[in-house]
Amino acid sequence: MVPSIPITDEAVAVSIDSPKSKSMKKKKEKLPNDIVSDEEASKKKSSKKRKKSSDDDEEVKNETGSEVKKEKKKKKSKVEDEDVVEEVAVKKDDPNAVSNFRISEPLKMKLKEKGIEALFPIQAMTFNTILDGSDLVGRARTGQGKTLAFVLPILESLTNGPAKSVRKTGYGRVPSVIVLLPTRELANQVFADFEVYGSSLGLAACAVYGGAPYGAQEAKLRRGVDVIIGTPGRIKDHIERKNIDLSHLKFRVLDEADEMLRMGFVDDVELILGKVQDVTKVQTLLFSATLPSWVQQISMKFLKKDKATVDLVGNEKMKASANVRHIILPCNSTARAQVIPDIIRCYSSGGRTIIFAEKKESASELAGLLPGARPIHGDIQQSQREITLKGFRSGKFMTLVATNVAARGLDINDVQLIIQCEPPRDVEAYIHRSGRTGRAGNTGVAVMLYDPRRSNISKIEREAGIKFEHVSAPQPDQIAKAIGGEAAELISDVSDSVIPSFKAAAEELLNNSGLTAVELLAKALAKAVGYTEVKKRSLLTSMENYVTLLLEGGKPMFTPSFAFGTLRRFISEDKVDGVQGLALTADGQGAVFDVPVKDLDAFLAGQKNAVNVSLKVVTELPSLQQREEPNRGRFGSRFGSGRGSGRFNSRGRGGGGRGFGGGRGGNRW
Ligand SMILES: Nc1ncnc2c1ncn2[C@@H]1O[C@H](COP(=O)(O)OP(=O)(O)OP(=O)(O)O)[C@@H](O)[C@H]1O
Repeated sequence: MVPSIPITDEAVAVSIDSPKSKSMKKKKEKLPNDIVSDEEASKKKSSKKRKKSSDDDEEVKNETGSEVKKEKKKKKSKVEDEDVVEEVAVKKDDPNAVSNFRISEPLKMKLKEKGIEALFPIQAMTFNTILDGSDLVGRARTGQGKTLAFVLPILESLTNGPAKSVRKTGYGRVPSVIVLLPTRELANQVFADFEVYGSSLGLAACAVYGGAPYGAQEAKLRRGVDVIIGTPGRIKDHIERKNIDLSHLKFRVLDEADEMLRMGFVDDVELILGKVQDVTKVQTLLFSATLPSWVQQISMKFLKKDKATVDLVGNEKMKASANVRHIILPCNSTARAQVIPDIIRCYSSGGRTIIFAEKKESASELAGLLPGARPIHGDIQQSQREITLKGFRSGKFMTLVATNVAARGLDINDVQLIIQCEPPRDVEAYIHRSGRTGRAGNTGVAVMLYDPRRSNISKIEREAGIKFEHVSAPQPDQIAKAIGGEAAELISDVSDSVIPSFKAAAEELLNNSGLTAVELLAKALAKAVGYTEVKKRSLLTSMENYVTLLLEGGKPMFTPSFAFGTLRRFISEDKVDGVQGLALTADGQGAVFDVPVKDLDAFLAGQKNAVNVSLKVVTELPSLQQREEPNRGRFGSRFGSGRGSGRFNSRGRGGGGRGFGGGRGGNRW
């Protein structure tokens, strides 16, 4: 069964300025959105409790023989029957049950086939408004079903609602719906929904996007389609080539509108929207998880004045998915490839992982370094991108390394873990990337790697309304705990038939190794899951064979240069040169940094030569000072991706340059 998504009252803002607003508000009252009521939850709980205590009783009786077993079976099936009755009652009572909406039979059947019995809040709260003809701005967090929120009422409107009488039909018909979205992958995904649900009503859809040949798209458009889904550039081309005629359009949909602007599609979007001559005959819908101010401007320009707004995020602090654990982990660029496999081991629960890199080259490079990972980005041919996504969806491989091409809207089953190699350039990107997990009521984990010296984490926290969990790179014990079970299972799965053949070798090993049987088995377990050694990592840069030290000087430490100066008083220059990732502590009293394990003794011994200086190994990273990022251009600050951003090297100078996060901008996707 599909889990429900509870939402709070404060999160819901519905404004309908249209003359119809009264009747709609009435309808809304019939559709309360808190899908699981307290009553329902407690019913379920007590049913579970009842079942459990009944089972417990049975366990005791079971010892007395088969009579009791029969009794148990009878009782158990009675309890199960009760559960079924209760469940049916619950479904009937659910105000968001599909049966409570003006959805025609074939569509209902299709939804049922897909396991959808009730609408999600954003769908329930917008369905009637759209079907009754309003323009609408819809906002809900990632993974909460915004796609069907426009697909379902549009399909109903075209076949049974207001748009039915004016819709063109037959061979060569011109489209009734145009959906604009930022990426080709998203176009394919939304197309798939229109195709699945639309075909049950006899409607045809077509996806058009760049990177794919024109011929097939043109042929389909010439035959006539009801719905066109595509990226702005290619849609504009088709309009100019007279392959698309918008004269009978009934719906314009902008999905992930803010990303379209960011990708430079703003002129194309405006041109396409502007092609509609009589806007009074067209309904315009705009959906997104984030609504930066320019999207609001577009909505003012292209949506009717009496548009409705359904905002399930509103002024709620939490803008990112609430079903996701948001974690940050300090790590520098050189350690990434070694740390990421362990992060996957510890946090992916065996599901799929998407890793986000800022640049195409780093996505390819990282995919090459990680076993079983594949890259996807804008420099990869469209046909290959489709093959890659298909393989990832079908479980052929479990790790995808992507640029933002995969950040928006992509809905892939069982993505348990998102890893961001560095903080993204803006908060919206963080929200959308982390939203590739924790979808449709499921949970997930988003781990963001960052360089404490360069990243302004508190800005993301503030603007996305989240509180990051701070963790350090997985350490040997944690890794062993995470995969020990998997290793044991692998060994247990080996047939007993191997024992006679390998017994002699095992005995010889036991006798000659000087290890106990348990110690040898521990080694075998590690090897079974691909580890021949598990190295400790430093806390600050996540580097192997490095250790993290805390320096305190008995007085405030205002700058990294000051910290380096203090170190130079008692440590030789060549050793200070080996210091990595120095960052000041949040209390301003000290600095932490990583040194090679081989130099540890020299550092600890050196402090004896300095008055009032203490140097110690830390096992937990203290809170660190955040660096403030200057505001960069139109979208505000670009976290950790900028030039000359105060990177401190062992000379204590702001260095800028390459390395973690690389340089600025360029062609990112
Ligand atoms: N009523 C429903 N019941 C069960 N599952 C649903 C329902 N509606 C949508 N889903 C499923 O929820 C998942 C997320 O939906 P969708 O991709 O539309 O989310 P979204 O809000 O557009 O997310 P994003 O902002 O990330 O694009 C999809 O797998 C979809 O099939």
